[in-house]
Formats: sequence, C-alpha cells, structure tokens
Amino acid sequence: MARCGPFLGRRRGYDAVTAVVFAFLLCLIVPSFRLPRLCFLAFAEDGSGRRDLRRVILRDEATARLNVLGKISDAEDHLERTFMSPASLRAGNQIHEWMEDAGMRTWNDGMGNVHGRVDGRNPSGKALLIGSHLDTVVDAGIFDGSLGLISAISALKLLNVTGKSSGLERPVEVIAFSDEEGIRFQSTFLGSAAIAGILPPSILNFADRSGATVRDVLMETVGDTSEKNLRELKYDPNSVWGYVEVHIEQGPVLEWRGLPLGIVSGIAGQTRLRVTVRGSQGHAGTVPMSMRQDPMPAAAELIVLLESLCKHPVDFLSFDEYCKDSTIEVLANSLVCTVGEISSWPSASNVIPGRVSFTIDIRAMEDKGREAVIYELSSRMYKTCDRRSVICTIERKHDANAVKCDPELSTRLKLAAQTAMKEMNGGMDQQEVPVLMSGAGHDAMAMSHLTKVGMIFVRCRGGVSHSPEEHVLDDDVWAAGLATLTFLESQIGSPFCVHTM
Ligand SMILES: NC(=O)N[C@H](N)C(=O)O
Repeated sequence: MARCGPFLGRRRGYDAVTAVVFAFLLCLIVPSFRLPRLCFLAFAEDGSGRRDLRRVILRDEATARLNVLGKISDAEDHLERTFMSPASLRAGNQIHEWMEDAGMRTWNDGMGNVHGRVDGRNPSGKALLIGSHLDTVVDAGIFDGSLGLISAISALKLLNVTGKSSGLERPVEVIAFSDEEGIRFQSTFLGSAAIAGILPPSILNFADRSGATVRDVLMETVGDTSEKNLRELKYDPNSVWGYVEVHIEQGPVLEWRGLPLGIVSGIAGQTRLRVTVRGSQGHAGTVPMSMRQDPMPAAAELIVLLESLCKHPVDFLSFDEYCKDSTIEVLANSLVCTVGEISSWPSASNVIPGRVSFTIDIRAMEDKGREAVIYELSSRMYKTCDRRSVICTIERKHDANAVKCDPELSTRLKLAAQTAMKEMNGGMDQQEVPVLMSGAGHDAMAMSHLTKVGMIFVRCRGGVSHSPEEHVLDDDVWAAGLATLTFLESQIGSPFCVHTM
C-alpha cells in the first residue's frame, strides 16, 4: 500500500486513543489548514476498528451532510426549498462551504447556481461537469437532488485529501443548480438551462403566486437582471467535456432488482400545461342546476378525459404523417399524465366558483407521440368546454424533449458503478448493472443542449420520491459516492499517487 501522506490509509499497532492524541498534537503544531482535517479523517474509526477513509467520507460524512441539508427548509414542518428562497440561499452557502472543504475553488453565478472547481493538470482543458439540484418540491424527501451533489463533493474531497485531485486529466466542476423542480415559477431547469444557453429572456417576466417575477427575485438576490447577464451565463461548448449526474431513481426498479446502482439510457420528454376554466360565479343555494355554468364539474370532466386518453392512447389517437414514425406501443409504454395542482376562485363551500385552474404534466419517451397527445387532448378539451358553456384556456408552461444519454459516457459510468458495487460486495462480482429509462426530468435534459450527458441512478426505498418517505440506505449513499469516485479516478492519467485503502 502506497500512501500520499504519513497519516492516510490504515495503520496498525496503535490503539485508537493513542492515535487520536498523537494526531491531535500533530494537528496543533503543523500550521497547515488542510492537515488538521486530514489528521482527523485519517484517524476516524469504522465499526470494525479499522480506519477507512473511503467509508468515513463517502458514507458517514455524506449521510450526515444529507441530513444537514434536509433540515434547511423554508417551512417548519416539512422540507421546502424553491428557487432563490431564503432556505435555498442558506443551502447554497452550505454547499459552498463543503465545496471549499473539498479543496474546490467556488463561486455563485447570476442564476443562483453554486459552482466548485478543481483544475487538475490542465486548467484550460475541457471540463467534466457534475451536477444536480439544490431546490426541492413542497414536502420533499432529503435525497432528491442533494444526493448527486453530496456524492460529487465527497468523491472530490476524497481525491483531495489523498492528494490525487491535482492528477485529474481535466478540470472537474461541480454545479449545484438553483432550480430543477420548477415549483416556484412553473418552468423547470432555470439554473441548468441558463448554463446550457437555452433559457429564453422572457423567463425574467414569469411570476410566482405572490406576483414576484424572476427578474424581481434576481434583483433582490444577485443584483443583476439584465438579459446580457443571462446570456453570459452560457458555457462555451468547447470548454466542456461532458456532464454527469447522480440521482435517486425515484422508481422501484433497482429495489426490485436488489441492486444499489443503475445506468440511465434516456430521459422522458415532458410538457407542463395550465388549464383555466371560467364559468359563472354564483350562490350555491339559489342557482338551479340547469342554469349553471359551473367550471368545477367541467374541470372534473376534463381531468377524467385526460386520464382516459393517457391510459388508452390507442383509442384516441390515429397516427398520420405528422407523427408517422411514432409507434403507438412506444408511446403507450411510457406515457404518463398527472394533475398535481388544482385551485378554484373564490374557493368557498357555498359559492359556485367563477374560475378553476389546474396543472397537467405529460411525459413520454417519444416526442412526436407526446405532441399528438397534447393536440388531441386540447381539441377534445375545447369541445367539452363549449358543450358546457364555460371558457377554457390552455397555456404551455414548459417543454423539454426526451433525451438520450451518451453511449460512451454511459459505458464508462457503468464500469464505475460495477466496480463500486463489487467493492461494496467484498470484491465479489455482482450482477450486471441495470440500464433504466428515467420518467423523471433531470438537469441533464437541459445540459444535453450543451454537451454529452450520462447519469447514474441510486436505489431508493419503495421507489418513493417527492415525499418525506423518500429514503436511501446509508450503504447506497456510499455506493453512489464510490461510483463517482471510481469514475473520477478513471479521469486521472498516469499514476500520480497510487493509493490502495
Ligand atoms: N427528478 C425530479 O423529480 N425531477 C422533476 N422535477 C420532475 O420529474 O418533475
């Protein structure tokens, strides 16, 4: 076993107390910022009494950090961090601190993204970007987004403390994106789309429920809301090598297969619509049923129509030249539609509402098929609204086409996942790493407009996500960190510091 420093790696022959006292004294007398931390980590004990830096950083510290981040919330009784909210800014500061602790150069950009970079041996080379998101849904779990950030920071920290990060062939940059869920402004990927250069300037005028626009929020937080600022956030594609994201699966396949990691082949395209149904507001006790123009049952009928269409697209769609290369099977296998938010005005039990509005989220692996569904749905919805004498408007709030992950990058990630799983399995070979399609959207979708993308999925309990019940085993957090580390180690050219812990 070769070591980068005198106190890294396993040392036998000391009892724990002697070792810690010795390390503590050394840390006091060596005037280096980094050495005390190394000393502490090098002497951390694992359950079997052996010192194992990988376990300490990639598992124990990573899970502790996920819990810390999971407590940074705008609400007292649940986890909620939306784009540039006070809790999001606090979470960004925390990520900043951990990036610095991992030896990264850090900065924030004009869209609230937090960056940490390690230059490696070739600071002007094309950078490997690794990212995920800082924001959460309302009443979120603690792993969605955060796991990818913590895995990347932990893996880079390990490379740093073992003296390997300066051997990286290319710069590695971790980016904590400010908005992937799109909760506050109903338009997802504000952070990653800005970096990919696909964020339209019109986004600055989008308003949240309080009426505050993206422009207002940026003015208050970063102080520059010019379109020029927005344009300058875009990365030059020639400065980027590729983008990698680690994320919880948010589905049940890995758990069902009994494996901690999987590779993503592609991400379903998605569209978000807002439907508003306007009727005639009135008294619940006095307007006869035959004389009502009630938007609530109209909305209910539209929602049931959506469900029927998405459950049985074959019964509704005929494939013409517009989507001639679509197959109904591909569409039917991946099509999912959701109404997640509904509101009425004035929302009182004794008032026939004047207005009902609801969101529709439509996803499919097949973009033309998704368009065909939206077209068919819209025309049937308008007919239903006419029949019921209510006025309907359908707005498109967000679109992202399906994305295919890069085959070569995916092969490398698969190898890294396989190696990590083998290590977790005591060196025994595991089953093949599963390859999955993602029904959930990811920052990788926006980043695919800039560079090649690849993703690793991590098993979560019951496949549950977007819920406080979301859970990832500590050992699976470790597997995620190990896979990231292994992938990064494959980016180290000639042996710089061979280290076998
Ligand atoms: N990973 C996710 O949950 N991403 C998205 N916000 C989504 O799929 O809606």
